[in-house]
Amino acid sequence: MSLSIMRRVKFCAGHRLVGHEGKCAHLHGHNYVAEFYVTGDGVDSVGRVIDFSVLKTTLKGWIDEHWDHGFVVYEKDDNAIDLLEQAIPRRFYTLPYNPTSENLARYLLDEVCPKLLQPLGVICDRVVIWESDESCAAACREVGAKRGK
Ligand SMILES: Nc1nc2c(c(=O)[nH]1)N=C([C@H](O)[C@H](O)COP(=O)(O)OP(=O)(O)OP(=O)(O)O)CN2
Repeated sequence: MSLSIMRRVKFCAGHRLVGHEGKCAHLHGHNYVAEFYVTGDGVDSVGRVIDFSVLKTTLKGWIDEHWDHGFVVYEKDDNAIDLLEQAIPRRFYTLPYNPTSENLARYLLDEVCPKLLQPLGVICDRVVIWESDESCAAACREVGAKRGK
């Protein structure tokens, strides 16, 4: 049996999708919800995989610092980057791929969660990004694969 917990983090961010055939090619924003599913080796003496508030401090802390109330843009979107560099104060974050919900989830799962959670002794195996109440994308992996098993 494995035990898993989930912490939600809400944030607002702007983006645009390079190559999108419709309105999402324009700069626009969303009230996102990120869900982080976290597992570990059993539970502590209190019965927790990890305290929810530790996840909040760690994961919301990263999102607040890097994405919340900023733009998340594709690193090859030179035109958007030129524009966002003019803004004072400046606040944007580049991704190595288009900032779709799928890719935001993938980036959090692959790049952010391992760095933040490894020192805490837990693993994130699933990130879900809700772009609206109706649409979400999930990135997931087998925990065994992540642990190199
Ligand atoms: N698979 C994905 N498809 C789309 C993504 C995405 O991240 N993954 N993103 C977008 C755009 O960001 C867009 O803002 C959302 O589009 P859409 O769902 O069409 O927007 P609404 O639900 O607000 O549509 P209304 O027609 O305005 O109600 C597009 N696709």
